[in-house]
Amino acid sequence: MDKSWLALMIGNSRLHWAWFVGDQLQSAWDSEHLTNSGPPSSPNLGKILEKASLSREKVVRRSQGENSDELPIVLASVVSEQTAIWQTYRQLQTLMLAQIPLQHSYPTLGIDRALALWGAGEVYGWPALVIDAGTALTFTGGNAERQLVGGAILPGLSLQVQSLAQKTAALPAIALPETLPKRWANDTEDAIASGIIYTVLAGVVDFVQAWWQEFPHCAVVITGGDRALLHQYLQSQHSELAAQVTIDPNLIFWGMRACRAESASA
Ligand SMILES: Nc1ncnc2c1ncn2[C@@H]1O[C@H](COP(=O)(O)OP(=O)(O)O)[C@@H](O)[C@H]1O
Ligand SMILES: CC(C)(COP(=O)(O)O)[C@@H](O)C(=O)NCCC(=O)O
Ligand SMILES: [K+]
Repeated sequence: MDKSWLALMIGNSRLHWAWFVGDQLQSAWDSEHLTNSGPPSSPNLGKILEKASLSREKVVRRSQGENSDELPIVLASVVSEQTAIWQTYRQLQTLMLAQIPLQHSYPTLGIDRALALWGAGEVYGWPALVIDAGTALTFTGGNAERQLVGGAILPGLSLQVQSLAQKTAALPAIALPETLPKRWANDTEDAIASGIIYTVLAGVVDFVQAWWQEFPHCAVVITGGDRALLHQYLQSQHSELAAQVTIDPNLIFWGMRACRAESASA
């Protein structure tokens, strides 16, 4: 009987969770960063599952033979303060960049980027390009030899909104529109939306086209919290390109599943 395990990716905005039974993803959800006030204690599994509307009983029952109180958690993180909170959890397996079989990576590459690329390559085939529309917006590409080609990092959509609001006197923190706004805006909110969205779109299109020049017909996958928004904008302006781009919220989890299997069989 396959065992249950939890995948936890700690991003800069929040925690990303998945419950697996063996290789099968059962459900995925997000939760807030934890605050470590008070005495250190082991994070409470019941509370974790409650956030996902899962009962511990259901999760444990789903994989019979599980007698442990604590499910294994496979953790990867790009936020070291948050990682520290989990060190008291008994059944923790922390993935490090060196354990990801991606070749030609550099020591400070974000493990979320390495895992998402690995997941994309394993599921959709190599070469692969990942666009992660998270706190930061990142491009991460790998070739047919499963080597990192490279990538790029810029502030994500919300971070661009927030940084304008924080560093200027007159600009408000807008909510990004769900549909593509008009380019030539006539008020402040629309002007911020236009500026951020059209320049990000131009950048995304340019990176994707440059990638396809080197790796024609290769898989391009969008993930991250703003994936649907970004894809929606892309569809409105570049429908042909958008049709060739896959949306997958679980790339990092596919990467964790693959790396967990490799490290277990090694
Ligand atoms: N419920 C939500 N909470 C936080 N961010 C959200 C939520 N829904 C959508 N987002 C968007 O997702 C972005 C963060 O992406 P995500 O991939 O979750 O971040 P990270 O992996 O960096 O923690 C935010 O900047 C925001 O625009
Ligand atoms: C670029 C990132 C901040 C993205 O993090 P995220 O938006 O997913 O929270 C993260 O992958 C990171 O800290 N990277 C280290 C630098 C690098 O990848 O080169
Ligand atoms: K991200």
